[in-house]
Amino acid sequence: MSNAEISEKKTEKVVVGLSGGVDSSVAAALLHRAGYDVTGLTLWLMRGKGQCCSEGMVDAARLCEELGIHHEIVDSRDVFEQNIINYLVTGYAAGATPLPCSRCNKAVKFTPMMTYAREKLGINKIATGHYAKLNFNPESGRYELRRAVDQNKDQSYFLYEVGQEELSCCVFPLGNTTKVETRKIAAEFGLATAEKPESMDLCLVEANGSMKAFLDKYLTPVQGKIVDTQGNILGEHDGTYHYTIGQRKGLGVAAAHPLYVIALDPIKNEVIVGDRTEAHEKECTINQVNWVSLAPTDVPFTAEVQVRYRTEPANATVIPLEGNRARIVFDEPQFSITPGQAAVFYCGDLLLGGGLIEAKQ
Ligand SMILES: Nc1ncnc2c1ncn2[C@@H]1O[C@H](COP(=O)(O)OP(=O)(O)OP(=O)(O)O)[C@@H](O)[C@H]1O
Repeated sequence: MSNAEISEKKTEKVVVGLSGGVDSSVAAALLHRAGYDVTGLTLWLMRGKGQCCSEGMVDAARLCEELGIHHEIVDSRDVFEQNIINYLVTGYAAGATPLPCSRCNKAVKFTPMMTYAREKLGINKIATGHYAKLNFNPESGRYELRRAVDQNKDQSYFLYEVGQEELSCCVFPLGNTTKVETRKIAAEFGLATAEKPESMDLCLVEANGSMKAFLDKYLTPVQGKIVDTQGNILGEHDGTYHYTIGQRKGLGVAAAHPLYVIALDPIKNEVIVGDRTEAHEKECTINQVNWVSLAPTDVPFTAEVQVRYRTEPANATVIPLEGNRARIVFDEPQFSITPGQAAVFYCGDLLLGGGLIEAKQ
């Protein structure tokens, strides 16, 4: 959303999701300066210390004081536990590497924020500091998501699960702003969050020290074998859920050439490793497909498909299947296609839709 667009919407009420970080602070400050009637809303997500815990709430409250706007805190710890903690723990235990952020956006942030804003505050607009662009396409009748101008900060991948109803209420004031500009704007506004360091990791990792430490609170690691595709035993692992597809470091296996995790078998309690070529797949299936800019279709189409947040999208054919599933056939084999991660389809910067990668049958 451009600043010109923001200023057209003066006097409208908007609820801004505030994490206590610089991005949502600037989103709120820009909307406030443009004349919006802004309410800050912080979801209390986790017990403990960190950005999504008490620290974030205090920083968000301070921002609201600085801007002179109303602030609400909603205790969402149970929602987070049910939708994210349980989801991660069961997914890792089953040999997947679940992606928490897109699920959190849908189930913990956007839908609950929209409902709270409407039902408790009588407000129909919500804004966040996500780096993504949003527009309505009158021809297709759909709300379209696009990659942010700042390609390095682009968070559209994590928004593919958000529904059309939620998107119809959303404003993303930072879609056309680079992170460098955001920090500059924060400094111009004199916000205390201007110098706040970038969170480098998942909130759960930040709060627990590491993903391993988080998972070890819920799962009991059972030692097992690291094997190659022929079943040769190469070493020992300390619990399949400590590993992910494509992982090379930390295997503790000496070999003539680099070895990568190519599969996890929690039933046999095995980590299967292979060389880099074996860590490539040409096809995968996905489920829980959510259509964003593209209306639901059963007709195959070509797209650029991104299989991890930080991987380059690759050309592929998406073949929709019954039951909200799809098969993706890549033009070239792709490295580390990982069950539990999202495959998100783009056409240029337009996010068409996406789904969750299933385990190989
Ligand atoms: N606990 C929360 N309560 C309300 N909104 C939140 C919360 N956490 C995140 N958000 C919203 O989601 C956006 C994206 O959050 P995320 O943590 O992915 O990114 P970020 O770049 O670290 O953002 P920020 O700098 O605002 O913390 C935030 O800018 C904010 O608007």
